[in-house]
Amino acid sequence: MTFVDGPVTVRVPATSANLGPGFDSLGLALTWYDEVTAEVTGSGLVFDIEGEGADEVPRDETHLLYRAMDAAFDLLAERPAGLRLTCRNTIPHGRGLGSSAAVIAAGVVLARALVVGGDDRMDDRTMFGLATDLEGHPDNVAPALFGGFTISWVDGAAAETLRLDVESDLTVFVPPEPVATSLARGLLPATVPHADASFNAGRAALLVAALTTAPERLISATEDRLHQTYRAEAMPDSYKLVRQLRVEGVPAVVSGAGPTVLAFAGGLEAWTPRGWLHRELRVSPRGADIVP
Ligand SMILES: Nc1ncnc2c1ncn2[C@@H]1O[C@H](COP(=O)(O)OP(=O)(O)OP(=O)(O)O)[C@@H](O)[C@H]1O
Ligand SMILES: N[C@@H](CCO)C(=O)O
Repeated sequence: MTFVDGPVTVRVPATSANLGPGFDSLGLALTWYDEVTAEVTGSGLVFDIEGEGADEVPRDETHLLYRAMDAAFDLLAERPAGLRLTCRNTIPHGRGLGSSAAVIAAGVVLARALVVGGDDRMDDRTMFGLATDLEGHPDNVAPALFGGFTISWVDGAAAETLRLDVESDLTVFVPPEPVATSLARGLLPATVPHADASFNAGRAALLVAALTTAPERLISATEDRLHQTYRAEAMPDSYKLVRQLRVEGVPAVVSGAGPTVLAFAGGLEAWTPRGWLHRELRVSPRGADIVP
């Protein structure tokens, strides 16, 4: 038998990338989850999608979940005759909360779990490399797959990550309208001043210490000169909220490519702009997990 009998379900966390100075490297898994179920069938591709993005995402081979599973089946050298895919989406799309990384992580984990002996044929590092190739950068897929706080980098063609356990009160402020990551990346300059690169290197190093042992340093540790200001024109209200919170001493950053604002603190509901969603979260110690 090549494939397991019956459905397999994975629960996968939202993630926040960059965290201020750690552009394309640092990421946190959040206690906010999508659930995706896959079952091998005799033929065809059937989607059942509810929740976030249900009216926008395709229901064919171009769906990101299918594309991730397809790439994983290629690596596993197995191909099911048909698939039934059920998505229970709660992570908002295009808001800087790692929705694309979540669905990619779910896809590669599900494909591996559906193949009998899949764990022996695709190790975690290979799975992470594949997910990074699909997403384009490793900072969201690492915490989506492994949970916790992740420091990721690309060494030649190989994606690498180091995972740490951290705890923090977190608040996300989610605006009603999305900003596509591709648009936000298009606003970044090709080169940056040496002084700004040096500034961010120091802050990113400090952030690792602040999140693990020195939380009183979080306000300095979350400063950034490499991406948020360049992207402000695409998300002026997010940029403004980050600045207002920081003036009050609250460590706040744009989450991922935005426009969500992430603060390393709770009890901030009064700061919620009209029409935005406010949610208090923690760091999820778990990444994409098979639901027993
Ligand atoms: N659950 C999903 N099912 C299908 N497609 C999805 C899903 N989640 C995200 N996508 C696709 O990814 C796009 C959003 O990806 P994008 O990289 O722009 O934002 P994000 O991943 O939500 O934020 P960020 O990468 O900044 O954290 C959606 O518009 C959709 O095309
Ligand atoms: N590092 C990425 C995260 C969003 O995918 C960016 O800021 O573009």
